Amino acid sequence: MKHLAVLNKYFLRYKWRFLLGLICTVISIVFSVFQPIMVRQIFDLLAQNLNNYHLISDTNLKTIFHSDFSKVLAFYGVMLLVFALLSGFFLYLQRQSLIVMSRHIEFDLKNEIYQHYQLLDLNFFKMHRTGDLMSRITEDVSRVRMYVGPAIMYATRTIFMLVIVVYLMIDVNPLLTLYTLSPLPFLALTIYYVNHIIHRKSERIQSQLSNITSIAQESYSGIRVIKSYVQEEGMIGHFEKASEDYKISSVSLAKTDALFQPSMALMIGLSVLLTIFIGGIQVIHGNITVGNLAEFVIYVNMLMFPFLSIGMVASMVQRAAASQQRLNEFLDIQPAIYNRPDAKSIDVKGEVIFKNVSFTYPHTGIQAIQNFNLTVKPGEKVAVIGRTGSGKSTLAQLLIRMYDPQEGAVMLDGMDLRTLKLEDLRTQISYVPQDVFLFSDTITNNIRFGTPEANEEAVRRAARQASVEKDILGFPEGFNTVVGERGVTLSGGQKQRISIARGLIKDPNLLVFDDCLSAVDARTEKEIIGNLYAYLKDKTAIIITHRIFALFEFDKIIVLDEGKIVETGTHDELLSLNGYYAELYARQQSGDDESVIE
Ligand SMILES: Nc1ncnc2c1ncn2[C@@H]1O[C@H](COP(=O)(O)OP(=O)(O)OP(=O)(O)O)[C@@H](O)[C@H]1O
Repeated sequence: MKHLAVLNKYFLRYKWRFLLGLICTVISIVFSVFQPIMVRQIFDLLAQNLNNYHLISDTNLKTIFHSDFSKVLAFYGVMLLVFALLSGFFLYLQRQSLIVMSRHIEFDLKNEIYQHYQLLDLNFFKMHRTGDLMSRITEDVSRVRMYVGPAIMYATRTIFMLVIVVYLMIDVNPLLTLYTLSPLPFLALTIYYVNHIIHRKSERIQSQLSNITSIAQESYSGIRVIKSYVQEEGMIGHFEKASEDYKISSVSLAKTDALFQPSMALMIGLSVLLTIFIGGIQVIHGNITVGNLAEFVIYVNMLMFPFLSIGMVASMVQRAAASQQRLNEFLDIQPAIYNRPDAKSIDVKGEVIFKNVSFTYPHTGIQAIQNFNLTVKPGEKVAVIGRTGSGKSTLAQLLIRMYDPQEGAVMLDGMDLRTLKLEDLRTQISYVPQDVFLFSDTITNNIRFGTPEANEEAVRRAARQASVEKDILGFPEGFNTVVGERGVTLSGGQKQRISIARGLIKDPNLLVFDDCLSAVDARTEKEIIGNLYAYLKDKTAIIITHRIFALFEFDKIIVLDEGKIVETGTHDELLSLNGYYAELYARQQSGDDESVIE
């Protein structure tokens, strides 16, 4: 329960709704207990007047008696209806207040979690599976909502109902009260256990369902591989197996469900029977009236649902506490990359210095950068070349402060990145990543993702600079074409160029391109490099690549291996070194590697 205490701040936030809900609960219960009281009065009235009726049944008074008695009964009938309507109305208001409050809390909680996700660093996302991250914002939150909504509502209704009804019952006959209430705690316990079983089975079904969904999803996205490797049969078998497991669990749950309802009805029936049996004896002994007996039967029925809900509420609270514990642990995680309280603003000029930088990925222990030193002056163009896994992308990640180095410092315009405002850093550096990601949105919105204020003209200019304008205008909807899952399928090269346009539109002084031309053909690559040459004139650019752009006059080319610089210089200097660069160049020249850009 202590894990749920953090939710009190929400109850406080919605205190008026909560209070209104509680008041409506009490009013609704008060109106509902008038009904058994009136039923008792009708029964007692009937019983008392039956004898009088027999005495006058042969006289003229009979008609008057009939007419008067019908009026009394009609009055009670109307009153019963009015009280039922009033009770129902306040029940409606109670649900409106408490359930609506729970939806507000659910909304706030989801936003709080999503905001926290946005604050966390890359390392967190590498360490957690997408499914886990999703289930926090969906399943955990909806379980917590069951606590702040239905559980609170049922619990308060149960408490008020118990207090009011049991008071009225004891007032009539304490012994009968004891007898009739005695089976109810067993009922609550049974519900609690059965609910647990149902919940366990539902959980299993849920995970089997998500397994089926992911198999289906993989089959759709990997349909080309499946067909070309003739694995349709295999995939069907795989799916059938998962479906079979799901069916077995669903049938088992249906059996439990089917038993649950009739067993409850049986237990409720037994309770009523016990009330009538013991109450009947009390009536014969003259301890209570027939009206009291009728009243009691209604009280027992009224208490049934509150007792049933004790079991339900207990398991709802238990599940909510487990989910809230997970949420609390998550919300307590502090991002490793954050703005210091004294973080400084910066107007980036473009000088970059890596000073004795060493970096090891925290969750894998892989040392990607070792004692690395590099100075890039404002306006310089630097190429970073190296084998796969040599640490090139890691350098880019360190420069945009996705990670902080364990040793040394990355300096921008003479200031350690850790002392600068993160948003300044990231809005003023354009980073075009190796793995392109486009949102399911129009091409225009994808290009101006980091600069929502950019106008159509700026979007077109960026697309032109990234040599993708012609391709875009070729689509029927042009720049309004929706890309992504439900939109147009773009080629790898088109996606890369849209991603480059997204970087160029920011018009920053410092750009980092991480191998972002790997999927475009040599001719387009040449065109982009031609455009970039003019665009990058006064800007600092770090271009990570595994191909040699002989066309591009770099101020400095560094060759990286195992996180260290092994060669450095201009194109000609590196050729004369006769090392990795010269070997790569020779290979490209001879055509072994067709990717030389000249
Ligand atoms: N997110 C990560 N978590 C853990 N280890 C990583 C991560 N990213 C890269 N590495 C490891 O760090 C080393 C350097 O990787 P990096 O991606 O920087 O190389 P790269 O030169 O850019 O390679 P490529 O040309 O294939 O993109 C590799 O050994 C890689 O396995």
